Amino acid sequence: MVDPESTVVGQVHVLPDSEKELPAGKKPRIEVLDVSELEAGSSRQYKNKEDRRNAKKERKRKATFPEPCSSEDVLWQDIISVLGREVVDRAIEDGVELQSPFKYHEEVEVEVKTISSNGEGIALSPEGRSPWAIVVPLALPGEKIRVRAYRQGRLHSYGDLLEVITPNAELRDDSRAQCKYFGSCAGCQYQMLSYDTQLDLKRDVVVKAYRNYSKIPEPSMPRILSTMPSPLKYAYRTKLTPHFDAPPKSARKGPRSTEKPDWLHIGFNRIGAQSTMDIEDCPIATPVINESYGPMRKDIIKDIYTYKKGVSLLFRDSLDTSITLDPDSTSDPVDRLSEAFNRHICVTDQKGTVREKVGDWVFEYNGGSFFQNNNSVLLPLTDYVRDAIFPPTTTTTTARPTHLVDTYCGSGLFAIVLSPHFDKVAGIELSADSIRYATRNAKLNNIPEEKVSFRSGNAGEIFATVRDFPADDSVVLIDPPRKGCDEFFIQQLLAFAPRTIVYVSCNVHTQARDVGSILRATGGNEIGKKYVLECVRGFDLFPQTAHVESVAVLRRV
Ligand SMILES: C[S@@+](CC[C@H](N)C(=O)[O-])C[C@H]1O[C@@H](n2cnc3c(N)ncnc32)[C@H](O)[C@@H]1O
Repeated sequence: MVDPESTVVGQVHVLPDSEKELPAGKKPRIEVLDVSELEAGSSRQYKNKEDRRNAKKERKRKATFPEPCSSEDVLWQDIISVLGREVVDRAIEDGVELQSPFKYHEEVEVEVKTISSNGEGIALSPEGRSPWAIVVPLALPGEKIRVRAYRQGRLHSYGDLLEVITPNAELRDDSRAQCKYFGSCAGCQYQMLSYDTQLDLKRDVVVKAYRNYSKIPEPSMPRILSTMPSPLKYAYRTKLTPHFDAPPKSARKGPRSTEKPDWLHIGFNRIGAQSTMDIEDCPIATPVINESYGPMRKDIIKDIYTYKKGVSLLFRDSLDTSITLDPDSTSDPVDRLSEAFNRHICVTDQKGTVREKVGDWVFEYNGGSFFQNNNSVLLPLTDYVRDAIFPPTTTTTTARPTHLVDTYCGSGLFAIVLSPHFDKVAGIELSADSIRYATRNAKLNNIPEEKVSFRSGNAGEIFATVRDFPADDSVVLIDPPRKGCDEFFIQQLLAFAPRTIVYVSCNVHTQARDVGSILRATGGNEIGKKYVLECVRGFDLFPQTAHVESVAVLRRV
């Protein structure tokens, strides 16, 4: 059972703060106004303090643009593109960019123009109203819909989808959805679409990300390749983190029943709301997770009044760990574990060991640490990275890179799977726990100690420790958290100047920004002189959702 006294946290909560923050340091495209200057220079008379406070708030709201590359900024770029840059600039110049043409909760019929990179439909205000976008989850391009406008931002409101008046019959088939909560739960955006359409949409996200954030001129951009599918479209998620709130004070005082109280919801966020909705099972999660989740829900309901804080649960699909592995044994771990491979268990403890198999490689890691959440796609992903590093033109032994630097290496996924192709591999990772497991994983998989080394630390520090790696024969793999790489890392990378850089990312927007920086910095003023961006390809790690992973390959020229 869950320890009621402690807040058991899942991935979202255990990420280091650095992972949650979005990158700072880049100026928004539209200049931010200095609020203090505005205030000092203002000659406006206010009726009272309240009036002054409101005016100040309004100015602040106007002056604050979203953090570059944040999901709000990604949406803002989509809104600019739907409304048109001129319309947006004019509205800002006229100071009307926060004046919605819709009243709160007004119902209106609109046509959806496009789908945002975050997976929502974007509709335009009807004729006769000032230009304005309405962001509507689950709505598809070309559809005529009835929405109820609510929260508003700069030149856009959010809308609840009340009715699809004219569906996009080519794209939408609601009977495809395999989850009864699809449409209410915020977890999935795309269950009504064919899988091919999902992959196409994800490719568009990659295209837009490079257009909006890389600043790479069109001629230097390679064609963005089609998105690599996930072998499993449902039942793929090896990690789930449903949550629930602690009993409110009023409920603690009143009579208690053994039934689930009305205020208790164990599950995921509701679309467009901060509230949690009850979800009893999740069809994108693996079977063993769903089998474990049901009984856990019952235990929580039984013991709910013992909880003092809200809890984020953890469920991780693991191969049987009751058969332990001796890392010093030299026999093949796959042979030693053949029985364990037949049985999956669910690990719910942050500190528990989770075991996964990727091809013929065995990985163990801490329940609370990072590991990719879709095992079915990991072999295609690592194979793709291998083939990108060793394209057919580098088949002669002299031309093949011999050294790999795996930065942000987690528990060693890329370093270990790619190790047979290199003479030496070095990995770095911030989490000491993950590094302990990476070192153990290298041993479990019988990789000689002198070949692979892991250290814990800030990614940029690795370059000082691999001075003996010949840059001309080295590959640097980058797989940072969502915020991407910091300037220190990029400077160290450029000083090291490896022959090949493979950048894997769960946030294609920060990837595009960083790849653009790498190309510009190395070419002086002439973009793309020293590295070329050879290819970019999306990978679908999260079918039925709008998320896309992206792999970019850069080669020194
Ligand atoms: C997207 S995960 C990739 C992990 C690994 N490559 C894998 O595929 O399993 C990013 C990793 O970067 C680590 N990390 C975050 N900030 C870091 C930093 N400044 N330096 C090194 N590692 C960092 C996180 O702990 C996390 O394990």
